[in-house]
Amino acid sequence: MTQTTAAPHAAQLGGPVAVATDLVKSYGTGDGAVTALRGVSAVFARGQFTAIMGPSGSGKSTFLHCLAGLDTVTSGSVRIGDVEITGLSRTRLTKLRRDRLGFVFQSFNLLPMLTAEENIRLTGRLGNRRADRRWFDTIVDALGLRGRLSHRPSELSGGQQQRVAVARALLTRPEVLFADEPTGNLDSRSGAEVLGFLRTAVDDYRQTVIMVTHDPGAAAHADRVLFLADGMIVHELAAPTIDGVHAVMRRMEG
Ligand SMILES: Nc1ncnc2c1ncn2[C@@H]1O[C@H](COP(=O)(O)OP(=O)(O)OP(=O)(O)O)[C@@H](O)[C@H]1O
Repeated sequence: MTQTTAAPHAAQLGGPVAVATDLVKSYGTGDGAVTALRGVSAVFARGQFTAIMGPSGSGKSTFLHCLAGLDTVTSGSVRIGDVEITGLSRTRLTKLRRDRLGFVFQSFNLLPMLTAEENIRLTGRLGNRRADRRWFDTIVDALGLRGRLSHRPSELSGGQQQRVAVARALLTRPEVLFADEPTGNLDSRSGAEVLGFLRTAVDDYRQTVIMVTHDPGAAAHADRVLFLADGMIVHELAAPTIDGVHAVMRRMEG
């Protein structure tokens, strides 16, 4: 793997919050088997924003899903904080995901019959926690959702719906926020607002974000970019710029 210099604020980063070691993931058996990850290792520090990029089919979503306990691994290990998640029972994994992880997907995954506020509070309520009112107010105001709380998803723009999804994911102050193409369904302005808020969540609230994206502009919001090709990490770029990301992708394609 080639590597550039450390990110500018690396000294302020915390210890590892997620660690993947030698991840291998195969789908199917025999002639039809596909190996999506071929020994992927990576460390994610607390308070760091990482983007994962690579060509279609390179294993980005599989990597994110294995890290987040949404998919099982064939071999290797994933640690979230001090918990090795690869051997956990389904029940304990569900509880860990609910209590300690946040998720934002390309399709906003809001419940259509609930208002924005009810959608944001959903995870807390399912977990039987009382959401911290001040934290709720902080994220609602930072995301510009104050005037939209009583609206249902069908009454919100795509960008507003994704901001509701981000607020919902952050309400439990997750150890890691996983985002899979969070701007894939948004116009560039709405996408930039969501990415700007993810950046704020990292800088101001010390959240940890791991995001899969196809978009060099989105990746440039991150502290570093991991590039996957054919199920392996082939490059890491710190303090990415749009031009820098394009240059790596061109080299990978060439
Ligand atoms: N459930 C599955 N069953 C079989 N093969 C799968 C499954 N999920 C993914 N794969 C295969 O694993 C490989 C990696 O897929 P993955 O979706 O992780 O790639 P990706 O980089 O996220 O792609 P894209 O950018 O197109 O979303 C591909 O060859 C894909 O066809």
